[in-house]
Amino acid sequence: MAAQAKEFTREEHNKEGDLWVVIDAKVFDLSRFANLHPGGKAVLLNDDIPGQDATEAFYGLHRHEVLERPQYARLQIGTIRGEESTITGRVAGAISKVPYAEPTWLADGFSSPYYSDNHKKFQKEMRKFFDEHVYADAQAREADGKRPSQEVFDKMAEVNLHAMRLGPGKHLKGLTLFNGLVKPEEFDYFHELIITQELVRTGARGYGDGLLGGKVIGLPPVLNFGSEELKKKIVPEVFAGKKFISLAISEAHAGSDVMGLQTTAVKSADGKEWIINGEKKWITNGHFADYFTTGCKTDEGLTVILVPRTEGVSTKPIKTSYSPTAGTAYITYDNVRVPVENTLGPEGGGIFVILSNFNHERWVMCAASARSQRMIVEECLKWISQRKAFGKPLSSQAVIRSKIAQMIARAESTQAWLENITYQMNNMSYKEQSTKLAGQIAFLKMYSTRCAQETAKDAVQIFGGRGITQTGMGRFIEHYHRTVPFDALLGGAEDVLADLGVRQAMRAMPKNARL
Ligand code: HEM
Repeated sequence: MAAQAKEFTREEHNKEGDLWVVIDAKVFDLSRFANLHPGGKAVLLNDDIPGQDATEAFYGLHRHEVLERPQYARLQIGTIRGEESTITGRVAGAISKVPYAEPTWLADGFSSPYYSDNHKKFQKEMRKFFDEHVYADAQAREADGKRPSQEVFDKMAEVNLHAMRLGPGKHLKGLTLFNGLVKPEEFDYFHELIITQELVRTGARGYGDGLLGGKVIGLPPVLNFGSEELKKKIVPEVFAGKKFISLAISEAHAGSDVMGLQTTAVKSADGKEWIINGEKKWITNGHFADYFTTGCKTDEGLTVILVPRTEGVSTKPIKTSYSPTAGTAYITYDNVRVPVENTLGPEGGGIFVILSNFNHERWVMCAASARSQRMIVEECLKWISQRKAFGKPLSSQAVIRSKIAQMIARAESTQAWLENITYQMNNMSYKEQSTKLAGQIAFLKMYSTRCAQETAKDAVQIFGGRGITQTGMGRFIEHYHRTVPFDALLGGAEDVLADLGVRQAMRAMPKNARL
């Protein structure tokens, strides 16, 4: 680092073997690196690069993070006397100044009726937490496909984030939330929205699910329908990040059609155990889960049973569009014996157990989609300002601006609708939510993922070849475009949700309404 403190005036070092460049007032000696440069040696020897200010050329072809990688940061030998570096990459905890990169409530000079001072403090801490403790692991695990690191689960457990991710409710009682930043009784759906949206900023879709997405959907049936003994055993170890749980409903023959499930559970002769046989498919976190909240066909109808990883349970990974870090699995139950006390809710009442969490689950997905669309807006706005084509920044092309306009409108409208629904959730009982908001949430989910897919398509057009390249400038765009169709499937396919919303509306039509 001592060398970096060295100051230079602009000097001539402009040939092979003696090649310096200036990038944002930093001086880099590329003499030996030129032969190893992933973009080739020739580009570094072009007329306007050696011994000169290559800032514009560099940022037209690289993300800032390249200069932060230790192997490249080492190439810096000093700075230019009297000049300051001004360009920053991702600054931990910071609010982006790029227009529309933050929801309005976080943007300078805007206000919102929905967020209190406590929400604002909470957001600041969450951003810092995810940037400092999660972002690097998210990027690394998404790349190597391993499960999120145990240190991250532990860190989240320390501040009770695993519990908070399930939203407001009795399960928070007695817990210290983020070192006392918010009292359990004050924790509301906007706090939860903030957690989901800050998590999404880690920009790794598979990892986002790997970070206990299975718990967000698999634990509520235990909390709401499990016996006290079962809860006492399971809930603390899941909140501590030591045990993992997943929701095992979908099968090769039945997804949205939950009544068509074929996994069976029959009682043992003494009536003390369930004997379970069947297969489940696409189960998030299933590959590393310790518990499976399992939908089964029983004599009484659909029944939900908590199955521990025990004899007869086997899991194998399914390769999906995103990385194996989510632990997406195929599960086989082969004469698995489980105590009947593990039944969640009434026998034959499984549809209610499953449906009761659907609204919340879909709302979480909408929150994630709104934020990820916004990330893509930010990536595109940066790209069109720093990238030149035909001698001008991309932003000078009307066709590009037109795509950006649509993207911004979609991200803003999704967030605005989301915040309205979140406000209603804060002011309705859970039961009221299920009657009044099921349609609203279904529509928002359908709308968010349609917007998201349009935005992904537009972003690829704007980034060109880089939008389909897993490394370099378009890496987030490639990732988004590859993984976004998944958002449109989970929690119910778009057309199913659209239809659900209209059917709910028809049910609420006043009998005497006429044109
Ligand atoms: C400190 C200086 C530099 C470092 C550490 C560096 C490093 C890299 C790296 C790691 C890549 C692979 C792509 C990526 O991960 O983004 C790359 C690609 C490239 N670099 Fe550099 N580079 C430097 C300077 C330059 C300069 C001054 C130019 C001049 C035009 C240049 C031109 C290119 C080109 C054309 C590519 C291929 C980009 C693509 O295909 O998208 N590099 N560079």
